[in-house]
Amino acid sequence: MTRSILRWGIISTGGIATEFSQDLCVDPSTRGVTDISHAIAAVGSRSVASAQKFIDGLRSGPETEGWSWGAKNGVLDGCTPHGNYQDVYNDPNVDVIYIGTPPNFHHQNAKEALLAGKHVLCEKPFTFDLEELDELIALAKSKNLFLMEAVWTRFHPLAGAVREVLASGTLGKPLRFTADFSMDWNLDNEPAEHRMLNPALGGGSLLDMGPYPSVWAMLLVHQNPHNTDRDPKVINTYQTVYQRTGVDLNSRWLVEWKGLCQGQLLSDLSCPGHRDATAILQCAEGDLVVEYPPYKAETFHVVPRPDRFPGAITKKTTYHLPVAKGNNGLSYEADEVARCIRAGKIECEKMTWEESRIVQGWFDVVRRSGNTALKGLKGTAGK
Ligand SMILES: NC(=O)C1=CN([C@@H]2O[C@H](COP(=O)(O)OP(=O)(O)OC[C@H]3O[C@@H](n4cnc5c(N)ncnc54)[C@H](OP(=O)(O)O)[C@@H]3O)[C@@H](O)[C@H]2O)C=CC1
Ligand SMILES: O=C1OC[C@@H](O)[C@H](O)[C@H]1O
Repeated sequence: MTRSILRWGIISTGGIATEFSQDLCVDPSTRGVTDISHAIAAVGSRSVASAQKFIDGLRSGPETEGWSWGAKNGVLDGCTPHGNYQDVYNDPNVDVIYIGTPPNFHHQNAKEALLAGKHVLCEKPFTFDLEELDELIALAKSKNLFLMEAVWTRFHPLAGAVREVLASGTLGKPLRFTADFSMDWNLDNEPAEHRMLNPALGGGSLLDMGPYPSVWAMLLVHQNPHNTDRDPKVINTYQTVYQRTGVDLNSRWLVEWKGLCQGQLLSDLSCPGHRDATAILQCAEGDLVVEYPPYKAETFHVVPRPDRFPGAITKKTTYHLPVAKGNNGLSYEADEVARCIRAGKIECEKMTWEESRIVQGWFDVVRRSGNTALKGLKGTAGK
């Protein structure tokens, strides 16, 4: 098969846009990929100087970094800096837009990109609320363009191994589930304008970190062969307000998959997560335990139940599946986007719109049930 090249336009020059772009610059063969490759055709920033600095940074990576390969192998050839985002959407050399702005801008950025006829990969959380997401999905359908939420975890080697264990049936029926993404941010030392603290930028633990307990809920419970509930609902919630800026310091929400089990999901900005267990699925024959961090988990275990309540699984098995060396872990989702677009798909089977909608709907319920400064905020759907 001939290698096809996907030409990316990068929107914003912040932290994750940098890591994503670095990964586009890594030699695909280092992760066993030979059918596709990536090019960065344009970068858009609120200032052209910042876009240029971003491109220069990618062109001058130290030899020791895997992504220094890109500059020497054409990934950045002809890459154009733009001093606004719209010029990237209109750039004829760009096939697909990567959006790495704060959550409150995702809808507007993705909408403008789709309207300009570009495919879209948008960072998590997909949008601010479900109304925004539904508008984007309708637009992608009407324009026959690819649209996906950038939940990178779903494309990591470990996610494939987890799916295989669940499909084997050895764990039996799920009994209960818990998943957590917590970090100790020491928020009092951060400026109130920081995107994690600023309600107007979609700050707080729920929207930024909530996607990760949710991805494990999707991979371990929702996609579990025993699950038949296609619309699991939030049945209880709690948020602690960070008084200085009004965002949520932590969020907790309980989800029910009717006829199967309940799941407890947690996000927290004031407590380090548990190293050995960031997600736990307890089942009739044994448990599946995923180690921290939930966004780039590389190790999980299948473990026996307590001796007093034995199941069919009698010995612990450990699975270690790291992302390829030299990779931040974001290449895998980029490869998937390239394959989907090459195949003419507008939706990815591993990250469906239906599952993004479920998770976005959970966030809406948690946010509207809490007392943070984001409680009554509406997204920009229809605007
Ligand atoms: N998949 C993952 O692992 C991760 C995903 N994320 C997600 O990515 C998104 C961005 O996070 P992150 O990269 O950490 O954020 P940063 O604050 O580092 O970067 C955000 C960028 O957005 C652009 N921007 C446009 N308007 C504004 C504005 N009013 N205020 C601030 N920035 C603005 C800026 O780029 P410019 O000036 O060039 O226009 C800025 O650099 C979030 O949705 C977050 O949840 C974050 C970290 C990891
Ligand atoms: O997506 C993410 O994963 C890693 C975290 O450090 C970051 O805050 C979050 O946005």
